[in-house]
Amino acid sequence: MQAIDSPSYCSQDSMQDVTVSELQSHSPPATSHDFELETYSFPTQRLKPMLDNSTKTPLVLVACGSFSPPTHLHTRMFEMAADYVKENTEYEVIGGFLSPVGDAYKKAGLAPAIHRVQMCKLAADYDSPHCLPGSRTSWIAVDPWEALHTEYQPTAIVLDHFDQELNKNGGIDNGQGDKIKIHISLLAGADLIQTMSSPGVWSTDDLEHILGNFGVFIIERADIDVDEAIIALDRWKSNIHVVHQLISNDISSTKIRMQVKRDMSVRYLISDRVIEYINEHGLYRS
Ligand SMILES: Nc1ncnc2c1ncn2[C@@H]1O[C@H](COP(=O)(O)OP(=O)(O)OP(=O)(O)O)[C@@H](O)[C@H]1O
Ligand SMILES: O=C(O)c1ccc[n+]([C@@H]2O[C@H](COP(=O)([O-])O)[C@@H](O)[C@H]2O)c1
Repeated sequence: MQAIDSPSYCSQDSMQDVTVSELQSHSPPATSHDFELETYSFPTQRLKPMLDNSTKTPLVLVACGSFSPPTHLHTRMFEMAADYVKENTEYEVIGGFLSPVGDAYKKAGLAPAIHRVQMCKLAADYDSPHCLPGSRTSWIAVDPWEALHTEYQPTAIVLDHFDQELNKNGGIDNGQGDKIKIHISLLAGADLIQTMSSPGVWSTDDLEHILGNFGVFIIERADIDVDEAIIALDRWKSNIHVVHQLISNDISSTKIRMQVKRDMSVRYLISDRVIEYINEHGLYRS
């Protein structure tokens, strides 16, 4: 770990607030003051402060999931979506958030939320030595709000939370001194959109809210026919953007957990810092 002599490693305007204690030890304090809703504040530090192009609509991408552990594809999803947005839409991406699901989401094999939030921060380069003032080397932020709740937060509620936080002061400067409302969209893999057509998984009202008001950027995923997966969602098709993986990556957190359990290498599949964290905390071994 490199020497740190200021209270906040990347405290400059474009950076996330990472405390020295967080960096010196990756261990999340179990009864942490840092992991309580009472001390929560919405992480705005990695958002663009102003639109580059005042004719565009500002867009924030929100990826909901377990991230147990976060893989390179989870961070790469944002880059793929941003390329798609630039080429195919009238939006301008001004930020992206990973929102790890809370512990009430009882999926087998998941690490506790406090660890998943820490691993997402490491995956998003919160302690990167390249985190220079004013640079935007990583624009992906981690919002622990969803993970901090003991009750399950449906995705529609999570997206409402982002909408509220991002637009409570009118949105973003459009570059001409006026505030403009930020549009929020869900960012997800094709397996998630497939579940939206499976009866009983999502409430009809929530689907209407998510697909009708926010929309979704879907990353193509191996073995899933996206076109088929969205047939039943046809009435929202103008809000469903399919992003093809031009360089495909079939990684999944399940595969990573299995490799770790077998004591096999996961290097170059997930961030080295996440690997260190997994080893330090003995995650996914049993
Ligand atoms: N290889 C991939 N291709 C496309 N989308 C992906 C890929 N890996 C993850 N995603 C997407 O990332 C989001 C969050 O992922 P999640 O935490 O569920 O990862 P996962 O690898 O699918 O996890 P698990 O193996 O535990 O089910 C989901 O929308 C998921 O579809
Ligand atoms: O809100 C819902 O009804 C809903 C239904 C199914 C899945 N989700 C969300 O989708 C994500 C699925 O993550 P995962 O790891 O199970 O693929 C997770 O963030 C869930 O909260 C949400």
